[in-house]
Amino acid sequence: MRLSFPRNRACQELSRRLQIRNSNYVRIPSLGVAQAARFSTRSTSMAPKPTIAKMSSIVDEASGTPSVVPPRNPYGPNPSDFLSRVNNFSIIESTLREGEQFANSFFDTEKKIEIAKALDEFGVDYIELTSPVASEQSRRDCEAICKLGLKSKVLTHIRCHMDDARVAVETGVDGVDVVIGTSQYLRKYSHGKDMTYIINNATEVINYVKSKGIEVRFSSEDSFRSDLVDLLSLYKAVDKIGVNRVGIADTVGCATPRQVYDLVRTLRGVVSCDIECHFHNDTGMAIANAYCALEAGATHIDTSVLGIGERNGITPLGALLARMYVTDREYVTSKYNLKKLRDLENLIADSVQVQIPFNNYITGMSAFTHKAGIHAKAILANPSTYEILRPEDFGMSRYVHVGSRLTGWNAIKSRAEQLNLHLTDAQAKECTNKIKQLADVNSLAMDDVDRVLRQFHADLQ
Ligand SMILES: N[C@@H](CCCC[NH3+])C(=O)O
Ligand SMILES: [Zn+2]
Repeated sequence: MRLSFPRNRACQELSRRLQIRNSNYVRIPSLGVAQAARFSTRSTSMAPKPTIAKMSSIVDEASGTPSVVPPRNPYGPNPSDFLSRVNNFSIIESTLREGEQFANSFFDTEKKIEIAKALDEFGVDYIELTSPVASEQSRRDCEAICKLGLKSKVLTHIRCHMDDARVAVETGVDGVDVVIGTSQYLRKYSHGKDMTYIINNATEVINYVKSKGIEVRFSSEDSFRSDLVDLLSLYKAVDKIGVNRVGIADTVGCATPRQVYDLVRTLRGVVSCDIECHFHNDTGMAIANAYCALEAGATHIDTSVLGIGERNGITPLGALLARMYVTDREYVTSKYNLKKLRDLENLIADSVQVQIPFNNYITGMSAFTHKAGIHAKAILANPSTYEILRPEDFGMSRYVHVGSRLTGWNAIKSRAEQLNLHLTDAQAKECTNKIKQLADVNSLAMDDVDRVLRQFHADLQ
């Protein structure tokens, strides 16, 4: 545990250039929250070493406080629900397909290969690529990624059309994801086809892809604004001819978790193949919807790094894993290389020129920073008091903010101990009052706090 603010050399340099005295993360937002967040996101690995991880165990041992271990994970799988897949799911990582549809995205071949390798190293089950008929370069890139020999399976995403399917199967992919709009909106204003045409066409495409010995998924588009009877009949028909997965897509981000649960549970009773789900985030439901889909029995979830995609994107990879980690830590930590998440997100953020949000799941600047005195005290005794995710599992560090008017004496005493300055509880409280007085005027940087502590200690001698 680090008793400091998230800051780093880049951050200091930025402040120096902007002539801001001794930067800390409270001041930096005046330069733009996003900028501060971005630097701070990277800062954690470069931050000065002193940790208090050890200190918290000493506190525990010394006080003899028994650890609070809940008897069973209350957020874990319901053992009597045999259809739930919250502890057995696959990720279809679509940064190189849905993510390419993000307004700022442009990935050249080299970048696509770098991203594909990083996703593979992270351990995603599938990597989905832009349709090879989108452009000549897209087709060549798809072939190049297929030749990398990744552990993740490589998929490409096509319209439900024989012309697309013929090109897709020649690229060397492990599977083809077929999609067609089924809502009234898309049937009327997009492709203009009726349900009979859709079923016949889907049958032809699926049989063709299957004949090539690779996986095939059939997804409707705009599923939540499609007629339920139409949808279920379509899924039943494609399941019967042996599709590997059917897909549900909340293309406009309108679905609620309860609607998702109901549709997936119903579908689970209608098809025997796997069920993939794809959620847009227009109304902030994409993570909750993905979780509910798994609870209802979906087997595959589409994600993209940082959630990039059309409009404001889809379920972010990191967010889904944060959620699922709480549900089944063992499953998630053993399957995915969580310590690579930050590098993966930085790679995408750089590629599409966005900042990592300050409140991003896991890697955000403040994701593991504790500030109020009450929080800091408990965190120092046992991090589980105010953390459901263990930062170390994600290669992240925990911070305790010690330079604000909200800072408590326990945090100040811990900081003093890190500096090798012994204070009694009464002295720590007195010094904390001084710090609070100063912090009432200005937020303090770590150096300021240390200076006050050293002076206070020297005056005692
Ligand atoms: N981006 C499309 C594709 C859906 C396919 C599902 N994997 C949508 O949101 O509808
Ligand atoms: Zn989408």
